[in-house]
Amino acid sequence: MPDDKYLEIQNLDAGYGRSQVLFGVTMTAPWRGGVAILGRNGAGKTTLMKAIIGELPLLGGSVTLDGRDVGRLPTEQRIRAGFGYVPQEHSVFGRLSVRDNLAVGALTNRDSQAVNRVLEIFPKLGQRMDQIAGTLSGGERKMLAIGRALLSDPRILLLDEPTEGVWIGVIEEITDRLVLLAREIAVVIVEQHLDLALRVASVAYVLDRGRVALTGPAAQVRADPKLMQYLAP
Ligand SMILES: Nc1ncnc2c1ncn2[C@@H]1O[C@H](COP(=O)(O)OP(=O)(O)OP(=O)(O)O)[C@@H](O)[C@H]1O
Repeated sequence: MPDDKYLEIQNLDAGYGRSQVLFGVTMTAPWRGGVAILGRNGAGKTTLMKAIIGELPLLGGSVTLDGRDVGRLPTEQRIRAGFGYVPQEHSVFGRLSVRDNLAVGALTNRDSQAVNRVLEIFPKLGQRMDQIAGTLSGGERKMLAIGRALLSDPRILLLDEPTEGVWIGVIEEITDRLVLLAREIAVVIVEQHLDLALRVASVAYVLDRGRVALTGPAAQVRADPKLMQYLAP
């Protein structure tokens, strides 16, 4: 497996029942570094995340991680194979404290320092350990969601709009952490904020009506005159 194809998705078709949303999506993610998935609302970004992680069955094509075909495995087994996933919504237990959210996330991790490492990445969580997660700010909740996903020691982290509903000052903080994470592992990020996505990512894919309309190095995609046409509502 070449390092630049740690994750390899080929000709992926997916959708909901009879309504097909993704058509022949082909993309790769390297062993480390950021990959941005861009596109206007409804382009299919969340659907792609769900198909990669196994929340939606593939209608066609393949998902290969580290040379292993994982496209038909249940989600838990994909997590064990190396994926971490931060969905757009409902990614923390709202009635549990921060401490208990992290403890649940750490159940499968034998390393007793795993939670401490998350607290080093997001020190704010350390100051909120006894707070009920449902009462955290949007940004703190996202930090907790990312922290929980990191507790399974993923080699590749899928993030679906990690800054949605987050105050602008905290967006910077979360982005800084994602930039650092992308030096260690693969980070695939769905993001509406173009600048932020392209700060984390060195490669970008732009979806348009369920197909890859544009792809290439992030700087090249950003400079492409067609980009705005695919992002405009
Ligand atoms: N549970 C569902 N059942 C049927 N169709 C769905 C379902 N979820 C999404 N869709 C449809 O799939 C298409 C792609 O939606 P998706 O959520 O993947 O887009 P997106 O690019 O993530 O958009 P957004 O930025 O709004 O989250 C849309 O037409 C949407 O209506």
